[in-house]
Amino acid sequence: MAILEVENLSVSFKRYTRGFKQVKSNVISSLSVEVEEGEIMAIVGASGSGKSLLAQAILGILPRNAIVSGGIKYGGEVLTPPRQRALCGREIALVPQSVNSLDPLMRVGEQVRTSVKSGNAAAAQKEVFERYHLDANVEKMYPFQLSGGMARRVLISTAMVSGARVIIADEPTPGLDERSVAEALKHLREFADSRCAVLLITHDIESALKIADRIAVFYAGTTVEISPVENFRGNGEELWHPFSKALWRALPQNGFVPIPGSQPHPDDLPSGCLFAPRCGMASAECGEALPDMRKLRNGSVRCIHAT
Ligand SMILES: Nc1ncnc2c1ncn2[C@@H]1O[C@H](COP(=O)(O)OP(=O)(O)OP(=O)(O)O)[C@@H](O)[C@H]1O
Ligand code: NI
Repeated sequence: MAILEVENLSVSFKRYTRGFKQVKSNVISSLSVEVEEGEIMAIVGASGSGKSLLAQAILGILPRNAIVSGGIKYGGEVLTPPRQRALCGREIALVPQSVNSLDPLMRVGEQVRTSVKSGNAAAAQKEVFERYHLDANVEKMYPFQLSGGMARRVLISTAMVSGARVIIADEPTPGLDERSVAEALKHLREFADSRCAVLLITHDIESALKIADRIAVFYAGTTVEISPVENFRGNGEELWHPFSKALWRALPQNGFVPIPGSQPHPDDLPSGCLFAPRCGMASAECGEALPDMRKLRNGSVRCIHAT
């Protein structure tokens, strides 16, 4: 069963240019993605493809001027703003992308303890600090006294002690040494295995492949493909979308084959398929409408030509 479902989500911003012309910035378009109980869904894609905004939309912490349509369900029920306020930090926890998300004026031990919603907060904080190799004296420190890696481990600790059923981890590992990366990923896997679920936003496809069940590939604010991890292998012949194939082949271990062109800016999206301007398979029909996601073998793809 899906614990968390995002259905046809679109997010845009309106802003005015210097000539007082209004521009609509479509940062997320017709996006659907879900995560099942026991599952890790990884989200990969270029910078600016809307990954963090998706996390913010789920938690109800988008900027106030965001225009949102579509639906989000948690446990089969619509996640209305009051439910978001009630559940965020309790049932759904975020590991934010920026270490600046820590409260600069609160000692980090206290920050972790306030995230514990039931049971003995002091014991839970002590235990999680040991698990993440944070010395007992770190508890009394303020965020500015932490190294980047320590701050990152504090953020992960905060989500881990919350008792949530869903963790949305937005780039949880930058700045961590190799051992800490491996441990953090292992803990996310164990967390999902205990009838919970993880949405793992990451640039690190290699790591995602080690622990995720499925991978959603983002491009210009929407999914172009959602496929099981086992499809990410070889030459990418089992990936269905041309961008997923290109992303896969651009990895260093797959020959670093670059993709010409760049992702369109949200102020100026092409009509129709968002990848068409860079796609070798594009035809006139691709420019007509944004293709729907459709099932293809063991995955789903947003491309009319994919077979
Ligand atoms: N408050 C905002 N107003 C207008 N545009 C915004 C706002 N916040 C983000 N954007 C734009 O939305 C797009 C998606 O941003 P987002 O932070 O979700 O990308 P991302 O995929 O998380 O990127 P990264 O991998 O670099 O973290 C970007 O083009 C960004 O400039
Ligand atoms: Ni981001």
